[in-house]
Amino acid sequence: MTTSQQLTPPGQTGRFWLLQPLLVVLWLGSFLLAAALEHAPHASLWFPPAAVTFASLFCLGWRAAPAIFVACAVATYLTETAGANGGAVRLDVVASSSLVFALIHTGAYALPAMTLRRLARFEQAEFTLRAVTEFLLLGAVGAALAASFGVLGLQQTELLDAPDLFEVAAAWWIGDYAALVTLAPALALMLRWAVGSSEVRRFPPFEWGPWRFRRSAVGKLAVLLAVTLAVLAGYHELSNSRALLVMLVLPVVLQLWIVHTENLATTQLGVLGFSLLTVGAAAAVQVGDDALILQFAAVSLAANTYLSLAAPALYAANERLRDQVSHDGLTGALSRTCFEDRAAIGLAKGQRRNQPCSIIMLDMDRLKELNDTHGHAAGDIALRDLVKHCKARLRASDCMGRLSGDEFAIFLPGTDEDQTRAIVHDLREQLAATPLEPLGLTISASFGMATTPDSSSSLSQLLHAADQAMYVEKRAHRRSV
Ligand SMILES: Nc1nc2c(ncn2[C@@H]2O[C@H](COP(=O)(O)OP(=O)(O)OP(=O)(O)O)[C@@H](O)[C@H]2O)c(=O)[nH]1
Repeated sequence: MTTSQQLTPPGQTGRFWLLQPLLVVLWLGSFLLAAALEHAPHASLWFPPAAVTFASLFCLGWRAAPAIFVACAVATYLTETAGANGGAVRLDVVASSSLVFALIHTGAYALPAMTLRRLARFEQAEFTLRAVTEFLLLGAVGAALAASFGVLGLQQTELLDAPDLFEVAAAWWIGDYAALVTLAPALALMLRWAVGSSEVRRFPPFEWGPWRFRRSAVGKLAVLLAVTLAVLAGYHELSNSRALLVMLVLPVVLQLWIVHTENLATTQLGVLGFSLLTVGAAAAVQVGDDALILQFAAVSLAANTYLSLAAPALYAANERLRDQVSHDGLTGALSRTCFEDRAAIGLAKGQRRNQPCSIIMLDMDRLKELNDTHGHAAGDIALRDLVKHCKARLRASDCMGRLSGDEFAIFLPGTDEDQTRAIVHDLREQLAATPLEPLGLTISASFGMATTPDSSSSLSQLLHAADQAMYVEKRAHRRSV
């Protein structure tokens, strides 16, 4: 028994069973719609029952299986009756093909849906590239399994008699997949509402975020749908496949505009709207084999949308990594490498402009003693405090780096010797005047400074000179203890 089942209260279980007839109606309704939109045998522009099965298995788990089985059996019966053309319906064929179709269809979509269910959590997760790839790839695998085994199964049960099975399976696959990637997120959202959001796992591509619509969002959705309609109307006039392919780039680009400027709900509505509109319009226009172009556009619009939605999380992760590499985690000062890079660039710039640059080296006094008497945490507070005071005195163009344990360096572009001496003076006063919270102790540091005497000074020469000066002071401090 899974954790969610263990936690399900009795009233909730009743709600799951009440959902069964609703799922059957939803599945069959979308099946009849897909059948009406078939452009070749078993090839519909879009097969929404695939999305219903996938979304309901994801949201409800195996509890959705009875409704899907019943719906598959009824759909097989309807197909067989329609194929009999007034002749007798062979009940043995209907029974075996119902079972085969139900098993194949449910099994094919149970694999990706249950895998995503295992990966998903009950709380909202970050919209990552990984989650999007899982959805897109697992959806494609489910549709491929449903199409290939479906074709083989129907052939075995004499329900399918086509010369080229691969062609039928390919059309079946893309129809299932186009419906799954464009409709499953909206269906998963509907089921989450129906069942109660705390009962259903959450998966980033099925999230809709807050439903607040700005006027700009409505305007952009209207532009997307109007352009899509115009492209389809143009196709109706010209019946030109190449023009359709080229012009469908427009809705894909408009949708990316929505992704990057509007909220998640608007973005999801863009995918859903494009999917419903192309299917509806294509049925009226009779696109025939050009259905493939619309399917391609629907899949690429949805895939681009989800991959772009994952981009901000990727940027944030990169930013965090860059920050970890360039900054010292304890004090927030720059790492040694980053400090040296920035100081070298600043020094070269100062020398080109004939401006003085200075380096201050500082080393905290008696940190070991502080650690030994008050603990390592107190030493950490002292280091953080030291950097905080220094940064407060520095300009945005200055930079401070942690070179080793309690040794720091500050680079001051455009700063001469007198100005640097004044800064060191201020820092000493500041440290002496501000006791450490919560210990009430004051900290001090030994300082050394060096200023570019001429254009030939290198960063390492400056650092060395400042270091020497600091050690002179450090020795004096040690003697005075
Ligand atoms: N709390 C804390 N201590 C650190 C950290 N990094 C280094 N230390 C300690 O800082 C001390 C530095 O020792 P020393 O270089 O001898 O310096 P000091 O005790 O400040 O002595 P003087 O510089 O001569 O005044 C060592 O005991 C290190 O363990 C840190 O990140 N946090």
